[in-house]
Amino acid sequence: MATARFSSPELRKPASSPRPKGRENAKETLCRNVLIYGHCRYEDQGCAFNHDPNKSLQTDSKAQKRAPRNASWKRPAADFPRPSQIPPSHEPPPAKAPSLGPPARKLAGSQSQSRAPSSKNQTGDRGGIQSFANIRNSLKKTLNVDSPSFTPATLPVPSKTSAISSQAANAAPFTPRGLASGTATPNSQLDSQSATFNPAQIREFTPQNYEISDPGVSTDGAGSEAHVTYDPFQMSSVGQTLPTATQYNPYIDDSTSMASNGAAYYGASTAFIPPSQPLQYHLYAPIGPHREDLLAYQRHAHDFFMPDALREDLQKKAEATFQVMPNSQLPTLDSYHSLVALDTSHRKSATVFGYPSWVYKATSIKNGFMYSLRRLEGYRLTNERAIRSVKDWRRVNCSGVVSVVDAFTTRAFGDSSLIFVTNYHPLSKTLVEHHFTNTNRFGNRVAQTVPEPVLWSYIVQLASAVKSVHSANLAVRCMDPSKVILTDKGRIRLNACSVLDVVQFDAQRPLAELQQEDFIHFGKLILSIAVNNLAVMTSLNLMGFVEQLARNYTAEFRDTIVWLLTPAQPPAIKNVAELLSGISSHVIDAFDSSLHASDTLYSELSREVENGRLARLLMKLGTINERPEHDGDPNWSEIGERYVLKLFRDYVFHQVNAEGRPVMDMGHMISCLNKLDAGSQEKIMLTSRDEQNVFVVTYNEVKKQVNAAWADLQKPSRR
Ligand SMILES: Nc1ncnc2c1ncn2[C@@H]1O[C@H](COP(=O)(O)OP(=O)(O)OP(=O)(O)O)[C@@H](O)[C@H]1O
Repeated sequence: MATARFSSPELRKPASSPRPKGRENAKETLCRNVLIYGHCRYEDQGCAFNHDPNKSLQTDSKAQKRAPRNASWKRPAADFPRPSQIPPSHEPPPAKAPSLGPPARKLAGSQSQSRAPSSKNQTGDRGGIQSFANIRNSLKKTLNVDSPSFTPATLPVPSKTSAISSQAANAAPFTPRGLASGTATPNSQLDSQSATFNPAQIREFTPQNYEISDPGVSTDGAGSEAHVTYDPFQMSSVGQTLPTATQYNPYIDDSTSMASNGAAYYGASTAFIPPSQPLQYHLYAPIGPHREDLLAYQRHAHDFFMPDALREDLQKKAEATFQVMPNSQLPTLDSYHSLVALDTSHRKSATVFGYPSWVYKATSIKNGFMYSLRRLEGYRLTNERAIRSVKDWRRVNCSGVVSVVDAFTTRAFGDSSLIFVTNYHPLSKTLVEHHFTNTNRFGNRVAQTVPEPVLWSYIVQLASAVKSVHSANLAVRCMDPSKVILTDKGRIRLNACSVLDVVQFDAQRPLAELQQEDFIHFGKLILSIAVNNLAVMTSLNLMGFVEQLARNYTAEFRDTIVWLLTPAQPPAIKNVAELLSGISSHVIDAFDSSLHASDTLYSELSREVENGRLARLLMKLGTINERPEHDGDPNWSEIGERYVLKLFRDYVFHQVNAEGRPVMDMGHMISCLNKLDAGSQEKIMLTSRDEQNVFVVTYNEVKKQVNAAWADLQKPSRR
């Protein structure tokens, strides 16, 4: 049998290789013995194969003509003899080793050019093996038809690249998920090439290769400002982690680009397929500090809202700011109206300024902001230059000093009054109110020991304030505990600066003397709080009070107070820099706690930013849902996309449990609204109230419907 002649293990064809079927086909195929040995021993004994190479070429070229040009070419695994079986060929090596990157079709073309036999070879002038090489080249042409040779881009040796299995040849073109097509089906570009499987032609799935489908259009998440290009990830720190070629835009509507961007976000690994729902859909940035001791149901509210204490504090301050006295007898001034008295005690005291003073909150007629007005009752201005000195205080811009805005005289109160306008700090208290008014249940005053860290914090804050004032060539002059206000927990500010400059203008005391006196006032202020005795402010014998410090405070604290109270021996002078260097470790402590406080507030602020988005979304939904009529259509909110929004409202807010009780899960509501705002691809099922209809929609679709309805409301009326 003819097949018995191929029983040699080296020459046996694998089962998958095409075998000649019938004698006719066998006659068209060049005998392998001719191919290898130049002649066939069995030619005379009836070998069924062709022994004439020229005839083979003609026959094969005919076969080539018969073959449809676009026929899919499946390369048999062992169609060619292995390199070890082929005698060394003298054909020239490929001009250039194939490199990674360019598409394989091109690569194959260039290889076939470089491998094409020279005209010398074609004429067979080398005889013997040379002519055999020609035959082999011809045979290769026969089998190749028009197809490009397969060369995986990763393999540098062309001969090895031909060893692709027939299964691989049959494999469907690989389309990575999340590319521009967005589906698992091949895209059109690949379709045109699908006749030949060539993995090298498929672009590597790296984020750099794919860009956002429409980077020019992005929304801020709410979608109403679709024309606004807004990228919340413009921060340079994020830019460092993301690939520079692709800007990640989590707000983009297109889910497919979201997936590809998700890949960009997660890194350039081809093995990793990003989840279809990017986890960052709500875009919250949980910046610390975090509380660990919360129960599950508390967590959600905690994660989304600011702490109760802070909220309460801010709300109380807002309420105090907008408080008005409807039946107030207080007059309206030229530039200020709605005066509200801030003095809680009606005590008339002239100890600090030499005139009784009253403090009011008032609204500016010019800008509507609230200011604090300090009125000095019965003051007569004798020198215009005195009131102009207030202008110098406007230069002082320090967090430890209540800013001075203006000063003027008025007769609106029925007398000649001097008014100082300063910034208003709602719900502030004087240090007297805070530290000297503690009473027991019988109404008797109880002495309060203020912790030393609090006093160090006061010292650092006041030192900073004094430094600013002295650098502006001014002196504080007034550091009475009733004229230092506590505007927040542990935050103090010098109040009523500039008053004594005006009131005691005629005394014309030298600035250096006043500045040195500031240190003594400073020492008295802290000492009075430490020993909880206001008599310190007027006492001439301070050593008795200083000795009391040893009971509750450290020697360092006592030494600092003594330094402040001891006047410098002329010509030496004291300055704030000297004080600050002496208490540097406490300055660092104060700085650190201030940074902590700022971190905490920043973290709270970041949450509120996101809550602002939800509020905006709720406002949009509120204007759409249950709208009685729009543009003459009483059913506007019940039909079309608005009907879906109505069901969505039920889904978010009106859920009931198995017993029909309302579900008050705030986490569910917040999470739904966040997903809606971000246009998540997650699907939800909306059921009509009569339970007859069910809609399966994605949040992204609902978002589009909200935007469409909102746009409809914004359109000018058609009637
Ligand atoms: N800039 C300000 N912003 C807000 N509140 C202020 C401001 N300045 C003072 N206050 C508040 O006004 C009230 C009265 O302040 P004031 O300086 O008159 O203190 P006092 O204890 O009444 O002093 P005196 O006995 O000298 O009148 C205090 O509760 C104080 O906290």
